[in-house]
Amino acid sequence: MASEGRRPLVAGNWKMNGLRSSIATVEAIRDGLSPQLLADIDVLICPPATLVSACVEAVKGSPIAIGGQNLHARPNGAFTGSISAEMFADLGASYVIVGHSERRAYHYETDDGVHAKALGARRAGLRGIICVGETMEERQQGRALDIVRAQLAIGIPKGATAEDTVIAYEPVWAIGSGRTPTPKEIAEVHASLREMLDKMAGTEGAKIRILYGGSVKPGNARELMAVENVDGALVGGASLVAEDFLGICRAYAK
Ligand SMILES: O=C[C@H](O)COP(=O)(O)O
Repeated sequence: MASEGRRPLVAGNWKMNGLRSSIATVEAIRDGLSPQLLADIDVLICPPATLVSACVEAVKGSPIAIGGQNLHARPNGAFTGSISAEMFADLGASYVIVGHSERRAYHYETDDGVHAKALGARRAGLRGIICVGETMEERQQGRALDIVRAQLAIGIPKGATAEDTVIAYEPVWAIGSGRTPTPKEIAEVHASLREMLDKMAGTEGAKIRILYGGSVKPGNARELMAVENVDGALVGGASLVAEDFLGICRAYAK
């Protein structure tokens, strides 16, 4: 449940899925969102980099935002295969995901690397969605809060504001698994992150949104989004199907 004037954000992360024909999904999402709903929530789609430009074109004239899934921390240079924040901004993207657990696990991203990328996003005027989350082993060891707090403390740049930063809590074990933490477990983590943001950035910290991600579906969105300090969702699998993603957005319908 978003409060303190925080506007809910429902973000779709397509991961390594989607060809040019998938623009039809973006169009269906665009056409399925009512003006009333868009007056109350922000909606973001993060397709693979190959589709950012076409997606920006597809949502022109609508408030739907388009974002990248990862970036290189530097603005340019000899980094074959990498994409900078400036390049995403040049295409019309306004957000970029930073430090997703799949990047941490498969591309060895560290908290310091996440910090550098978040700075890169800010430099280019993008909002960085900084992801944190514990593994099942860490949760079972009772270390979930320590892990996410450490990831946030190192990852978030000094002076972060709601204009340049969003946080996403994604327990690694909930991603793509069909399992979610209980509302109580989510509330505990979000309260802890919220307290940190308040301490680190004062009144500005109170405005920074904290999303929940991990097996969010139309069937559980309402319950998950109602948890205290949950300011929206970062959606993977269900964002690939327009009706499912719309169903999650409609969890906010009045
Ligand atoms: O970025 C999105 C998350 O990894 C969640 O993925 P999922 O909704 O498929 O569990």
